[in-house]
Parts: sequence; C-alpha cells; structure tokens
Amino acid sequence: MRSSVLRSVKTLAKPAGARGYSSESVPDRKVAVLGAAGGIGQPLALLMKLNPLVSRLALYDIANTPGVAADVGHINTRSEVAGYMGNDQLGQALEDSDVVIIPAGVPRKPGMTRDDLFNINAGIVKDLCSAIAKYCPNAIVNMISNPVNSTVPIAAEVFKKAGTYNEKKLFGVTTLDVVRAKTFYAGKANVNVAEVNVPVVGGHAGITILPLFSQATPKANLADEDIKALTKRTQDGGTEVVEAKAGKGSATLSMAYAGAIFADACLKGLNGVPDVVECSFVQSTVTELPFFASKLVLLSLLCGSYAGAIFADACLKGLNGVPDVVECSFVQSTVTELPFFASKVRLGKNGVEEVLGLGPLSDFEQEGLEKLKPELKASIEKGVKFANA
Ligand SMILES: NC(=O)c1ccc[n+]([C@@H]2O[C@H](COP(=O)([O-])OP(=O)(O)OC[C@H]3O[C@@H](n4cnc5c(N)ncnc54)[C@H](O)[C@@H]3O)[C@@H](O)[C@H]2O)c1
Ligand SMILES: O=C(O)C[C@H](O)C(=O)O
Repeated sequence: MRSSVLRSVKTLAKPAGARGYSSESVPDRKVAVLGAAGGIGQPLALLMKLNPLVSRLALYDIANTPGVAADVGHINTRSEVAGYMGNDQLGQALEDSDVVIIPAGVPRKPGMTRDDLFNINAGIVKDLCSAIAKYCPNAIVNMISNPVNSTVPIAAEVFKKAGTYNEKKLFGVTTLDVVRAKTFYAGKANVNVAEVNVPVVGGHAGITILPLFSQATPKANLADEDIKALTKRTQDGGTEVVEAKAGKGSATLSMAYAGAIFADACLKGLNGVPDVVECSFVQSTVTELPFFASKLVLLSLLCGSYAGAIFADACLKGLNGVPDVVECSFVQSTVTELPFFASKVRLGKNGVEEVLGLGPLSDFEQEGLEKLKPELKASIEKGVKFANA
C-alpha cells in the first residue's frame, strides 16, 4: 500500500512535459479552461495540471487568472501553464486548443433553478463560443455552464452560424450526475463504490436527470421505494449542495472532479484509447436518416442463421444485464425524438464515436423518460431561440 502511494507521488513529481515528459506515445494536447478563476475553474485547473495527457494548460477568465496560473504553474507535472485575462487575451488562450472546458458563468443561490441563470449565462456562453469558432474551431467543447440543457443548444447554434459546427465535438458535461448516482447507489446497495456503474440519461436539471438504476452494476436487489428515493436524490443533488452552501454558490469541488474525469475521457478518445464510454448531453442523432443499416445486418443476409444467432445472443445478454454488449443493427437512429439528449457515448479520435442507446428501461424509468421530455424540449428550444435572436 505504502509503496504504491510513494510510486504515485513519484510519478506526479517527474520533471515536466514538453520539458522532459518521458512517454513518447503521449501526444501533445492543449486544454483551455474558460472561467478558470472560479469556484469550479480553480480546482479543475489543478486537476487538469495533474493529468499527464495535457501538455499545455491555458487558464482564461475575466479576472484573477495571473494568480491562479502562477500558483498552479509551480506544480511539477507535464503541462506548461499560462494565464489569460480579459477579452483581448481570449484568442491567445484558445488558439491550438484540443479541448475547451467552459465553467464560466454565475452559479445558483438557494431558491433558484438552473434556468434562472439563463439570462446571464446564455450571453457569456454565446460570446465564448463565438471566440471558439474563430480561434479553435476544431476543438472539443465541454460545456459545464448552466443551464446545460440550454447552453449546449446555444453553442451549437453559434457554431452553425459560424459554419464550424461539428456535432461530434460538442458535449454538455453531465458527469456530476453520474458521480452522484454512483455514490448514492453504493451507499444504499452497500457495494464497493469503485466498482459501481450507473448510466444517467436525459438532461442536467431536476426531473430531466434520469438515472437508470435498473442498469446499475454490481446488481443489488433494491426495493422500488429505495430506487425512487435514489432517483430523487440524484435529481436534487445540485440543490442539496446549493442549500448546504447557503448562498455561497453551488457544487464546485465535486464538479471539478467530474469535469476532470470527462475531459480526461475526451483526451483518451482523441489519443485513440479504445472503449472510452461516458454519459454526456450531446446531439443525439446518429445519422440524419431516421433508420440506418449497418455491416452486421448486411452480413446476416449473406450468412443467414449464423449472424442472426450472434445478434440474438447479444440481445439476450443485454436483457440479462450483461454490461457493454455492443452490436451493429438497423435501428431508429436517434436516442429519442429530441435533438439533444444525455446518454452513454463512445469517445474517439473525432469526439463522439457512437451515441449509445438507452438500453432496456424499467417501467419507472420509462415513465420518467416521458415526463422529462417536455421540459427538456422547452429548454433546448429556449437556447436555440436565444442564439438566433
Ligand atoms: N454541469 C454541471 O454539472 C455543473 C455543476 C456545477 C456548476 N455548474 C455551473 O458552472 C458555472 C460556474 O460555477 P462556479 O461555481 O464555478 O461559479 P463561480 O462564480 O465561482 O465562477 C465562475 C467564473 O466564471 C468567470 N466568468 C464570468 N464571465 C466570464 C466570461 N465572459 N469569460 C470567462 N470567465 C467568465 C467568473 O469571473 C468566475 O471566475 C455555473 O453556471 C454553475 O451553475 C455546472
Ligand atoms: O445545481 C447547480 O446549480 C449546479 C450543478 O448543476 C449541480 O448539479 O451541482
């Protein structure tokens, strides 16, 4: 135990980066954090500084970034850190970025909904995305600023107008919902939290957050009442923190942790690491066609019963709760009828490699799915309308 701790401390203490990072196989990657001096921005900057996949870390805010950058920059890990402050330096902060993480904007106070942040944050996000379109149009964007259900559609519209929209590279960060669902489930089911997986789908506000505890692993025989309570606690997790902080903001530390996990997954995907799957709020159309055929289905026409048997076996495994059963198939090619939706996403060299479906839902989850759609639809439309006004 002690030696593994020492080993990891030693790893962190290696001389840095472009300046001497030992692994030849790790490509250079620039990450920019916009809103880097904030409650989320500072611990997120720290966690990204600890990430060996990052070679350059750009910390941008409208105030206080010189101090944050000087502080974080003294940590002896791979990346070179630079601070940028004010609109004049935004372009420089963004240039050559592979991943841009946006936690810029105001947080909630008790009694507010995330949608109450729209009036201020929509404008901030719109301006920042215009700059992204100009200075790093090919970057992956991780949107943290609330209301995510509207800020992601705003970003999409800004990029469309600029002619730079790539639906595979725009992500609403919903990882904190997954982090919470895992924590709460592990506590209730009395299982090792490190082994827990729970997909969380839908959006990132109240009832639009839909944890799929029926798909949680390791399996636990929880009563319906327990599942209902876990679902409600996950949906209200943000409010729980806002109330506990009593006017001093919303989740920052757990969000920085979640944001760092998601950015790390994006970097791994970019670097070609296989099978990187995270939940995220993305454009959920797989193709522009309502139905889409695939290799294996064509194969089944040729090879008849053999391929058919493989596919039926995969379906049975899925029904039985075997995790990560993935096959090509001719299916309706959107997750729901909504243009954006959080679901499991496979990340790759181009961002979204594959939007995975919802999988089998319990009756309770199916009910939750139908209930969330009108609210999520309205939030998406609000964002689109704002961006095009
Ligand atoms: N997606 C999620 O799960 C999740 C979780 C927690 C918080 N949030 C959201 O993240 C946002 C930030 O929360 P916080 O607690 O860090 O807030 P904060 O007020 O502590 O920090 C926000 C930072 O953004 C900066 N900022 C404001 N306008 C900017 C601009 N135009 N360009 C660059 N930076 C700008 C501020 O100067 C500040 O440093 C909020 O909207 C909050 O609701 C989302
Ligand atoms: O709840 C909030 O306002 C912040 C964030 O969206 C969260 O889920 O913690």
